[in-house]
Amino acid sequence: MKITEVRIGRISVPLRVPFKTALRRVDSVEDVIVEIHTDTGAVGYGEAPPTGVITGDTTGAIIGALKDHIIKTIIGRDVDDFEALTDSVQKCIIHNSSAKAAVDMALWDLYGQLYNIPVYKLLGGSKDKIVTDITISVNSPEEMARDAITAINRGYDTLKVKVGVNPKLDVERLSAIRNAIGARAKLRIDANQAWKPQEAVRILNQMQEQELDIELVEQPVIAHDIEGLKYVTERSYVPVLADESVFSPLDAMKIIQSGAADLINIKLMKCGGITPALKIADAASIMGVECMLGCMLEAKVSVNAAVHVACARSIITKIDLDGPVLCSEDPIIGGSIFDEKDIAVSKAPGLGIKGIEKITYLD
Ligand SMILES: C[C@H](N)C(=O)N[C@@H](CCC(=O)O)C(=O)O
Ligand SMILES: [Mg+2]
Repeated sequence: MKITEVRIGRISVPLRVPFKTALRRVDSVEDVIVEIHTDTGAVGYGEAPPTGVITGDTTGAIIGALKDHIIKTIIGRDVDDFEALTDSVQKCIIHNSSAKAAVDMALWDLYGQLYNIPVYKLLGGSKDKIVTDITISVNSPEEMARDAITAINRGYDTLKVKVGVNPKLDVERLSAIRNAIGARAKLRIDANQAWKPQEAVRILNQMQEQELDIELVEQPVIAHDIEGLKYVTERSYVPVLADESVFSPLDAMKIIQSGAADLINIKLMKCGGITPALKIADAASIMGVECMLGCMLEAKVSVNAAVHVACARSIITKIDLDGPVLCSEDPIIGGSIFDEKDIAVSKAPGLGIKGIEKITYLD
């Protein structure tokens, strides 16, 4: 199976409601799509979101990395030369993890099609269903409590609550949500780097004193402050999950070895795709550190790829793959089935994506 052509396209999918975090507000998913065509007629699909505030990847940068570096590296090559092929995607340019992720997942899609097996099975997975949380955007405590009730009524049993905009309100936010929903859902929180280390410990311990029953806190402090992250981890009763502090497998190993966090959030867009995501999961597994499989504001092509990884590694015990259910429509044909919190992995060969409606090709 030889790679003959790589096409780049764009999709635009409005969100059901604005997505708001301490870092940004998003109203629609505006992602780059990659299609890798082969001489057998098989097509592999990938997707990359421009999450500039986290990955540094803009739409222009993703397209530039694809055109100027990655596509040149893979064109004409045999998909069966898989390890060398995926390795050269990672090595042909530094950073640019979202563009690499789109191409890496499209190659896994093709490799699964070549051997007529779904990717999660190719990876040794036996689980075929997972359950995701859903994000509650940061707003006033009253609005967040209303959004939490709406999420419960949609069937979610774990809510990922965004905090960190005017941190003085954060304990009140969680208190309003817990009062509104009682014990009907687990609450995990994500500060998206907004707190100072001491402030984080104070807020988390107040939440503990008020018995708000917080499952975990995601990225309490700024990404580069590993000492600050460790300070919070050592002093907080709430387990700390490193998100923006961990991009690569090496980052994950350093965080785990230094004890700077209790848990790791793996995202294909931070690490560069399925290949490095597996390395993080396996390193974490050796050290007995549980992982979350998360996503950015992504549609179903790339979140579907993450579902295959989550079904293949049991060290991934927490799922934050709510991109598709935050969208108001689904232009992707095939792939895993997203029925609110319940996700059933695609059993078609490869990743199972069959096509994309409303795609605008750049060529
Ligand atoms: C969408 C997911 N639930 C999520 O919150 N992901 C990120 C932020 C993604 C973004 O800004 O696109 C996270 O910080 O965990
Ligand atoms: Mg996060």
